[in-house]
Formats: sequence, structure tokens, C-alpha cells
Amino acid sequence: MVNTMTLTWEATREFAVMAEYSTYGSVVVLQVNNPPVNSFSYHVRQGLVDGLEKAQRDPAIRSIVIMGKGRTFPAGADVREFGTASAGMMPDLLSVLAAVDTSPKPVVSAIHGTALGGGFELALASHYRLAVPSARVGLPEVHLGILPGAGGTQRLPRVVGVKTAIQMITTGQHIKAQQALSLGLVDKIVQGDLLKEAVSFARSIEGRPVEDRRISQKTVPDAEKVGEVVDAARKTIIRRARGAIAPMTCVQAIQASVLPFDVGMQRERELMAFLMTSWQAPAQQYAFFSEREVRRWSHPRDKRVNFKTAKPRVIKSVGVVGAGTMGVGITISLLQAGLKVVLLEVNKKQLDRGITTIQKTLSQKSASQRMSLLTTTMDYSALSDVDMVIEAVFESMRLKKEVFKKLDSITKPQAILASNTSGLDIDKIAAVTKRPDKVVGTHFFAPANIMRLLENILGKHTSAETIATAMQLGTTIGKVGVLVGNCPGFVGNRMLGPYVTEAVFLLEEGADPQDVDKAIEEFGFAMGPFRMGDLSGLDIGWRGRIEKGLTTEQGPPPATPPLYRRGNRYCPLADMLCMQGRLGQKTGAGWYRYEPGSRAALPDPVVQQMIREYRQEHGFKKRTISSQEIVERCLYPLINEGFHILDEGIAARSMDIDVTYLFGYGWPRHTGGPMYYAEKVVGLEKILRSLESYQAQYPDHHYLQPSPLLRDMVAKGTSLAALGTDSKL
Ligand SMILES: CCCCCCCCCCCCC[C@H](O)CC(=O)SCCNC(=O)CCNC(=O)[C@H](O)C(C)(C)COP(=O)(O)OP(=O)(O)OC[C@H]1O[C@@H](n2cnc3c(N)ncnc32)[C@H](O)[C@@H]1OP(=O)(O)O
Repeated sequence: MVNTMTLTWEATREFAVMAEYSTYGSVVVLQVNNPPVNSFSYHVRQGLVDGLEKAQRDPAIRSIVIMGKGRTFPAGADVREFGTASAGMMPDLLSVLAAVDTSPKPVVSAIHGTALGGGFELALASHYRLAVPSARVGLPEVHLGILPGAGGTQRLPRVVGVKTAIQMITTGQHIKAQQALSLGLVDKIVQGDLLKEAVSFARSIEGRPVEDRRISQKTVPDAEKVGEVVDAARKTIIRRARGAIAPMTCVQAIQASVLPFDVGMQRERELMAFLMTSWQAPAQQYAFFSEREVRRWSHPRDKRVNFKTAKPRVIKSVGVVGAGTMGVGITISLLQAGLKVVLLEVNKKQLDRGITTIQKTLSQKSASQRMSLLTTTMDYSALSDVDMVIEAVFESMRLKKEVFKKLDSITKPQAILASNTSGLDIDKIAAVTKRPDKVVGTHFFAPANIMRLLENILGKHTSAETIATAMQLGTTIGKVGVLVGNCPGFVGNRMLGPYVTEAVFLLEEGADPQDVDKAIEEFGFAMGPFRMGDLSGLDIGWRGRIEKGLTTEQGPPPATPPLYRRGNRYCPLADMLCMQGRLGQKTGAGWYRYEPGSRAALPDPVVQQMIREYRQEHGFKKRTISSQEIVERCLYPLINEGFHILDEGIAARSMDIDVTYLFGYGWPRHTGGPMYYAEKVVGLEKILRSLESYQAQYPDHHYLQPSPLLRDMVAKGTSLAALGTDSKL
């Protein structure tokens, strides 16, 4: 009987191998075979339709199982096909799913891995769904700037209701098998061999009518509440989406699920066409692929040093120096990935505070297991045996050099020494060691256990093996690693300089901090530059400017013209706040004021008065500044700096810059990243002309001077994609 059944292939192989057809008595199994994620490329769709038709024709067949071969059930449409001729080739996914739904013989989807997007829509069109315990399902299309366009917006609410469907579809969350079972999205969780279990299950339901199993024929359980649910959702989604159009369009499609199925499907199709042809969908799909493409890194100048040839060292234990906010966050990330950590901090109180934070942050379930991987110490000799050290001490070159000298003398010769500096010269740090080839920058972002970006900095002497190890470590701990070259601020913070500088200049001319923040937040950032400054602490930038000699704790350096430093325009408003002890949220006041215990940024009349007096003192005439000007004045100089970075070979490709900004700086994903936005949304020529026009108005704002590369690209009509493979780099 079933359990003892021999699973031999009786399959005929006349169909495309991308949907293999095999029979087990009365059961046909269609196995999608399109590695790596079994996406529905044209040949898969054709193979499935052919297989379904053959199964219908064969009177000996009484049920059909659909599964994925290899690592997963289909994870959705083939996104690389979007916009190409194959995407439109029939059969499209909708006709495949219609053939499944209307099949007179029961169709069972047997899920392992991730049934996502079109894959989960296929499962929902099937009459039964089985899943292994580790499977996950979901409709993540919103992250690609589209909606579940193969019936997902119509079938899902018919099972879970409009409210849950909106929640699932607008967040794109993946649901674990057990939760899917409790929501009624799968019928059974099966242990053991999925193929055997699925065939057995299919046999057990043969002969039962399929009509009442068709989700398309059901009605939405909470239909009478749809108006109020949609209204409530609209409010949160519009705020959360910050300019992304897909989430609200998904809601509109889901709203149509209370209509007859065919009418709802028509509405879904129209809304899908709207999103597919929007500028946001390609931007988000670019972001999806770029996140993966940065894994294929190469030296910004020397393409021979790359991911294909460089072999990473095996890292089993890591030392972390410094138990401040960054050191603690890095330690948590490493522990969560199962690495052994030796955390060193010379200040006992700080070390104790760090240990408490680590304990609190690690999830209850695995805390003791993770904590057993941690050793804490105040003694450098405890680092003698680790494979790698990440230094996360205060941002001072003098201190970092001291630490690296000690590390060089104490750690084993093959250990890699990494600095979490956010912008100091890696070569100067490496120069104090006898192993500059093993020194690398690993710039984490706060909170380091949450933020996904890891900016890895290649020094002049960093070896290919060392950089490969840093990139591999990023993958191990679930970060998106980007390889960049060494320059002040590297990629991320260097580009932030012009952005923040120009934002402060806007205050001189008439804007208030809240005007600037509002415009930038409406563009899509979670926080504008002033709220962000208050959150990070205004003293970080202030200390940096003091270290560079641009200001002092008492005010401008002697004999300095108030609005200039080293020949460049300079606005001291941020320094003035710091001199008053207004360091941001942590002191209850910065650009904004904060009620005790609250993080809500409240406009502060004291700051407004300070800015007014400053304008009067220096002869600035207040004017009204439009949101458009604010966005252009802040973001175009940031983008311009990106062109300088490409020109200098600090980043190998524009996508490395985009990924840095998407994952480290909250750049809105629906615009693709700063460089994508510049080229594909605004247009390089328009960026250039705007910079020229602003520069004519503000000749002493040096960041507004267009980069030679930008000029050259506009003159020649070169694309950023071509630049990545261009001999120039
Ligand atoms: C003119 C307009 C007309 C409009 C008419 C409307 C008609 C509509 C008809 C279309 C219907 C389609 C409807 C459907 O709802 C749309 C979709 O299904 S969109 C896709 C939804 N699915 C996803 O978003 C899943 C994306 N993938 C992932 O989340 C992850 O890859 C994973 C599956 C969880 C696996 O993760 P990992 O194991 O970490 O592996 P990687 O992420 O590294 O991926 C490995 C490899 O695979 C590539 N890849 C992954 N998913 C896809 C995909 N869906 N398409 C193509 N390629 C994919 C990924 O890029 C990696 O590639 P590599 O970097 O290794 O080259």
C-alpha cells in the first residue's frame, strides 16, 4: 500500500524538464525543476500546463500533486523575465493557475522550502495544501513594487479574511507552516518524506468532489467589515509606505475580493498593470537583485582581486574590543550566528553594562546557549587565540593606533584585525602593525545587531584573502556586505557630508529643522537629517570637526572668519547647539526638544530663536524654501559625491553605493538607491543642470560643483551600468 509503495519513475520525459511528470499508480506528480528557486519562467509554465493536460487526458489518473524539486516549492514568478518577451508568452501564470483551479481531478500542492508569490498563489489555486514543518509561505510581491497578480489578492482574503490578508500582503511577511495551518492556509503538516506523504494524501482524497475545495468559489469571511478594515489600514499604510505606491495598491486589490471572483480578478489585473508599468516596480526589483549582486564583489580598481578567486579564512572565534553601543551590537550579531566571542573592555562598569545589554537582547529561548559562546575580559591576552578581532573603540585615530599596536603584538600572526571605524584612514591604522595585509575596515551601523549593512573597507595593503574573510563574515552573520575603498568617511558617511552640510545651509536661508525633515521624510526617508542627528548624538559630528580643526569646544578657532573654514563655506549652527550641551535625544534637546522619556521630536522655540538671531547677525534674509528645493539641495549633492566616489574607484559599481544607502542609511527602497534614482528616475542631465543652477546661486557651496564624471557621462550619454564594467575602473 501507500507506505510501502516503491517510488520508481514511470515518467515519460517528453515534457520540458522544468516540470517533470511522473506517475505513482493513479497519482501524477509534477515536479518543478528550475534551480535555484524554481521560479515560474516560461518553460516551467508550459511544462505545468502540458503536465496538467496530460493528467486530465489519462483515465487512469485520479489525482495530481505539484511540488518543487531541490531546495524549494516555487518561490514565485521569474522576476528576471519581467519586462522581457518571455514574461508575456502564453501560457502566463494566470492560465496555469486557472487550469489548476478548474481541474476536475484534485490537485494537491506539497510545499517545502518557501512557497512565495506566484508559488503560494499556485498553492492557493490548488484544492489541497500540504507542508513540511520547516516550510514558509507568503506573498512578498510588495517588496518588488507589485502585487500578488495571480489571484493572491483574491484567494488569500477568502481564506483568512480581508484584515489578515492586508496585513500579510502589505508587509510581505513569510508565515511558518504551523501558523499557516492555524490560519487555514495549509490543510496538513506532514513529517517525513514529502513525496511519499503527498502521494499517499492524494490517494486518500481521490473521488471526492473538488467543487467545495476551490477557494475561488468561497466568500470572504469578514466581507461586511471591509470598509472599516480598509479605512483603518489606509491610515497606517500611507504613513508607513512613505511614497511607495505598491502597499496601498495591494489594499485596493484586496478590497475587490468581496466582489464576485471574476470581477475581483479583473480589478487585480488592472492594478497589477498599473504597478508593473510604474517607475517604482523596476526600482524595487533593481534593489532586490542588487542586494544579491554585491556578493559578487571585486576590488574597485583591480578586477583580478575578486570573489571568484579570493578564498576566505575560516573564522570560528572573534575578539571584540570595546563594549560601547557598537561593540555590544557587534557582539550580539556574532553570538546570534553561533560564533565564539571574546569581548574586551578596559572599563569595568562599561563591561558590566554591555553584558547586561547582551543578555537582555538575546532571545529568551537561546540566551543561555548563546551566552555560553561569550567570554568577557579586561585583559588583552585573552585575545591571543582568536581568528579575528573587531575593534570598536571610541572614534579617535590616536586610540585606534594604540589598540592595533597591542592587538598586533598579542594575537596570533594569522589573525585578521578589523576596525569598526566609521571613516578614519584604514591605511594609517594598518601602518602601526606588522601585518597590514590582514587589516581591514568592517564598518557596522547602529544598532549593529539590527542594521543589515556591513561596509567593508579595503586598505592599500589589505590582501584578497582578508577582504574575502570580511565579506564572508558579513554573510555568516546575516549582513549585506559591500566592498568599498579607503577614503575619509568611506562611501556612506562621505556622501552624508554634503547632505547634512546643505541641510544646515537651508536653515541660514529660511527653513526650520522641521521643514527640512518634513520634505526629506515625504521623499521617503524614515527620518530627516535633523531628527537623525538628534538620534545619533550631535556630539559625534562635533568631535569629528574638532579633531579636524574646523572648530573648538569654545567656538571657531582663533582668527577664522565665522562662516568659512579653510576656504570653504561653513555653518556653525550645529557647533553652537553642542556648546550649549544640546547633544540630541540623550540630553533631552538638540535640533528639537524632547519631553522626559519621550522620543517625539518637538519644534523648539529656543532653536528657532537661535537661528533667527544667527540670520540677523550674518545678514541672511529669510525666504520661503519649497520642499522640492529642500530635496534637491540635500540629495543632489549627496548623489554628486557618489559620482566622485565612482570616479576615484572607491566603489566599483553604482550598485555598491545604492546598496550602502538602502541598507545603511534608510534611503527609500522604492526609488532604488541614490545612483539608480539619479539615473532612472530623475535623469542624469537634470541632476547636472540642477547642480549647475544651484551652484550659480551659491558659488561658495563647494559640494554643488558637479563631478567631472557626471559631466562626462551626460556629455557622452554613458549609463551607470556600463560604467561598472568600464575600463575606467
Ligand atoms: C505591462 C504590464 C502588464 C501586467 C499584466 C498583469 C498580468 C500579471 C501576470 C503575472 C503574474 C505574476 C504574479 C506573481 O504574484 C508575481 C510574483 O510571484 S513576483 C515574485 C515573488 N517572489 C519573491 O519575491 C521571492 C523572492 N526571492 C526570495 O525571497 C529569496 O530568493 C528566497 C526564495 C527566499 C530564497 O532565498 P535564499 O535562499 O537566500 O536565496 P537568494 O535570495 O540568494 O536567491 C538565490 C538566487 O535566486 C534568485 N531569485 C530568487 N527569487 C527569484 C525570483 N522570483 N525570480 C528570479 N530570480 C530569483 C536570486 O536572485 C539569486 O540569484 P543569484 O544571486 O544567485 O544569481
